[in-house]
Amino acid sequence: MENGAARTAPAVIVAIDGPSGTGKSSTSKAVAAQLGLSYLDTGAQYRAITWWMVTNGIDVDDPSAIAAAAGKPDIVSGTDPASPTITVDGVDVAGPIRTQEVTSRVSAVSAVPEVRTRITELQRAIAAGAVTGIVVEGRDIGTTVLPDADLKIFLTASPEARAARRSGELKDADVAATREALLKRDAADSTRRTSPLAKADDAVEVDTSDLTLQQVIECVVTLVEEKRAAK
Ligand SMILES: Nc1ncnc2c1ncn2[C@@H]1O[C@H](COP(=O)(O)OP(=O)(O)O)[C@@H](O)[C@H]1O
Ligand SMILES: Nc1ccn([C@H]2C[C@H](O)[C@@H](COP(=O)(O)OP(=O)(O)O)O2)c(=O)n1
Repeated sequence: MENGAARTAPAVIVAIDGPSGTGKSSTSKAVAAQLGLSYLDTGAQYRAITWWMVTNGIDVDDPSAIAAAAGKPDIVSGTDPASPTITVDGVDVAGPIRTQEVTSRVSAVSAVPEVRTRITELQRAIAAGAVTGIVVEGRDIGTTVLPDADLKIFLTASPEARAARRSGELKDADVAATREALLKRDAADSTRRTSPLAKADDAVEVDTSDLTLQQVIECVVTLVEEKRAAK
């Protein structure tokens, strides 16, 4: 160390993948906040481009129409874990991207290769600009977006646990219907040709079915700290 300057921790890149309801967003936000890292919700980006397609009357069952429009919307993500934001062409879409209308169409839109190329470029640019490091959560972060991440986590949980968590968020939601919708989206996301939902070979798998959110956060914080210490 020169001139007694304080040693700054090297930037650390953390990839957290897994299916819906396994705890990716809650865990990633808390870990990033605790460790002073940025946070990126890549599902919100795919939801945002889906919202734009629906709002602009693009037929989401027509991959060529989606591909032709994929470059049009300007999607901007705010990466402060205390208050993540998402805008499309300057409009705050944090609420509209969570509607059932968007949720039911996001797998079709995000399967289109032109959409993935566009969003993957955005994700890599955001990660490269994160000064202290970043926690990026999604489906293909460890396998495709950031294959050189310092730490890769793959969260899993039983369909029952995931459906119960999701129904708890949606007022009056039917657990059985929520479970079926989750499994349908998992199947679509896992079987698409371009960068499907998958565990990277070098990812640490954590089954969260019987863990509290706090236990999952502690587990991931410990793993990140170990990686940071070894850098
Ligand atoms: N280990 C856990 N135990 C119980 N509930 C959890 C756990 N992890 C997350 N949750 C809750 O489950 C819901 C879905 O979590 P979320 O982080 O949004 O999952 P994902 O991003 O993987 O879809 C949230 O309401 C969250 O508070
Ligand atoms: N890296 C990613 C992240 C999300 N997606 C797609 C597939 C997912 O079903 C949707 C929505 O993701 P999101 O993480 O918001 O979904 P949940 O919050 O888990 O319900 O986006 C993707 O294809 N690749």
